[in-house]
Amino acid sequence: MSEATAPKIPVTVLTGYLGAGKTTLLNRILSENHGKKYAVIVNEFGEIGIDNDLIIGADEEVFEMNNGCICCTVRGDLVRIMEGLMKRKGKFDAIIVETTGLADPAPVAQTFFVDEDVQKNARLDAVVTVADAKWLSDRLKDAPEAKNQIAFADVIVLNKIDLVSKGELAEVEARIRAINPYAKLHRTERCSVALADVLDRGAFDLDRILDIEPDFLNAEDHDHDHDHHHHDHHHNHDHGHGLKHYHDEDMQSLSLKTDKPLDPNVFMPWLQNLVQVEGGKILRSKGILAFHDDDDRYVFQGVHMMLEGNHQRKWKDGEPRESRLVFIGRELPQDLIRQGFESCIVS
Ligand SMILES: Nc1nc2c(ncn2[C@@H]2O[C@H](COP(=O)(O)OP(=O)(O)OP(=O)(O)O)[C@@H](O)[C@H]2O)c(=O)[nH]1
Repeated sequence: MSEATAPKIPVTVLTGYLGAGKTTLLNRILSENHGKKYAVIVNEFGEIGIDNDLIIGADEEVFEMNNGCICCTVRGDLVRIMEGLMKRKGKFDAIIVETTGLADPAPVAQTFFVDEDVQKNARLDAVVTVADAKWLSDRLKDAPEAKNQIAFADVIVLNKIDLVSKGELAEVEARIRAINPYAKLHRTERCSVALADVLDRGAFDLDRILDIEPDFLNAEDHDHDHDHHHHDHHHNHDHGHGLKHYHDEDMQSLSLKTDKPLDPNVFMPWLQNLVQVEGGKILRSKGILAFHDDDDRYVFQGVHMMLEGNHQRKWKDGEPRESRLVFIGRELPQDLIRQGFESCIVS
C-alpha cells in the first residue's frame, strides 16, 4: 500500500481533570484481551514521572513527556513523538494520548489537524473525557481546564458513581449536559466501559469544534508566541493561531524523593492526617514507596482527602528502591509536607 492510501492511524486523546480516572481507563484498555497493540503517550504535571510506572503491560510502548503541559510547552514533543511513531507504522494499531489533568484538549486536538506530517498519517478518532462524579461540579466552578475538557469531549466517561448519591449524579450530569449536550455519556465505576464505546469511534466532530473554537484550523504561526495576559488567577495564552486557553497559575506541584527506606508506621498515619487536614488544597497526591523491610513496591493515590494504597509488585533485582511522591494543588503547604515526609525516613 502506498503512503497516500495507507489508512491513517486512529488517535484517542484521553483527558479529564486531576484524579478523575484517566490512568484507570488506560489500564483497562491495555489489559483487556483485544489483540491490538497500542502506542501510549503520557504527559503529566509534576517533575517526577509516576504515571508511567502505574501503567500496566505496555512497557516498551509508553512515551513520557514530563516537562510541561502538553497543550503548551511540550506540543513540539508531541509532534516529534508522533513523527517517530509514524516511522514505525504497522507496528501498532492505534495511539492513545493521556494528557495531564490540567491540559486544555483543544491545542492537543489541533495538532492532529494543523501539523502536516501528523495529519497525513494519523486521524483524531475521539476526545474521551473522564469526569469525576464526586468532584467535577466543584472543579467546573474554579478550574477552566475542567470545563474545556467537557466541552471538547466526543465521549464522556462519568466515573466514580460509587461515591455519589443518585441525586448528586443527576446534578453533575445536568451540569455536563449544559456544557456539552452532544457527547456520548457512560456512567461508570472504575471506568468500567466497553472498549468499543471509547476506542475506534470515528467520533471527533470537526464541525462542532469549529462552532466552539472558530479558529481551530488556523495555524499561521507555529512559533508559539505566548501572549500572556492575565485574567483573574488564570493566564490566558493565545498560541498565535487563534486558540486561547487558560491555565491555573496557582496550581503547584511538589515532588519528593528519597533513596532511604520509609517507616510505614510513621508514613501512613502522617499521610492520612495530611490529606484529612489539607485535602482542600491538595487536589491530587500519588507516590511509589519503598518501605523498610518490605520487598514490595507500595503505591498510593489520593484525590483530595480520599486515599488508596496497595502493594503493587516486588522490587525487581537491581531496581533502585527509591520513593517518589507528587502533591498537586493550590497554596500547597510545601514546607509542612516536606518536613513531614522527612520525618518518615528511617535513618
Ligand atoms: N471510588 C472510586 N475510585 C476510583 C474510581 N476510578 C478511579 N478511582 C481512583 O481514583 C484515583 C485516581 O485515579 P487515576 O486513574 O489515577 O486518575 P487520573 O485521572 O489518571 O489522575 P491524574 O493522572 O493524576 O490526573 C485512584 O486512586 C483510583 O483508584 C471509581 O470509579 N471509584
